Amino acid sequence: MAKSNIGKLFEFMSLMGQLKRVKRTGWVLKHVNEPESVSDHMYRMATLSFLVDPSTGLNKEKCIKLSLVHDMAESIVGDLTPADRIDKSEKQIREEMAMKHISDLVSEDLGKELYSLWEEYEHQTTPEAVFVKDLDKFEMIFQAHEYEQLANKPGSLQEFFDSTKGKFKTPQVQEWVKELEETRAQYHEKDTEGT
Ligand SMILES: Nc1nc2c(ncn2[C@H]2C[C@H](O)[C@@H](COP(=O)(O)O)O2)c(=O)[nH]1
Ligand SMILES: [Mn+2]
Repeated sequence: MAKSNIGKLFEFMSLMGQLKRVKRTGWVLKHVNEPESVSDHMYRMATLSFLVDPSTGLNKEKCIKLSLVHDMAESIVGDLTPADRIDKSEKQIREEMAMKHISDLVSEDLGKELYSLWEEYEHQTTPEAVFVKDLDKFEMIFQAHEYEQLANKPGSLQEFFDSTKGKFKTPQVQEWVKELEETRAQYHEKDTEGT
């Protein structure tokens, strides 16, 4: 018997709940205390989207939607990291299948919207997608800085800064990165003075 609509909607709602339980693997691998979830990460990206500079002409609402959809497939696939050594095409196939499943759980129109938002981000086909990919990396290094402070281990998450160095494409986020690196350096200096 075909799944009832309410059964499919509840499966969608449960998968969105799963995002609250999928821990971000990058932090788990570094033994961070109480690592954030995928939904924590996407939530902050969505709030950072409100800060988009209006002079860029970027569609803020689109950036918020892209932030909230870009890792939605991880509710099924999990959070794969560069360390997992799964090639990009395999990761893309797994996430594509997951997004097709998720899109099928909701109305045709909403399913098309969710899937096309995911494709837009995945293939970087709009300036909003490029900006949100910058937010993806920036949110990660900002979180790394916060974890270093919380654990009082300055520099312990340097690899997240190294792996994203030079990869930011939008001037607004490039400026944020520069300010964050200066703030982090001051924090290091204070720490070494205190030792
Ligand atoms: N240990 C590391 N993990 C990293 C690095 N760069 C990304 N990551 C992690 C962070 C997430 O858990 C995952 C991918 O995140 P997405 O938001 O792109 O799905 O990979 C790194 O340099 N070191
Ligand atoms: Mn992400």
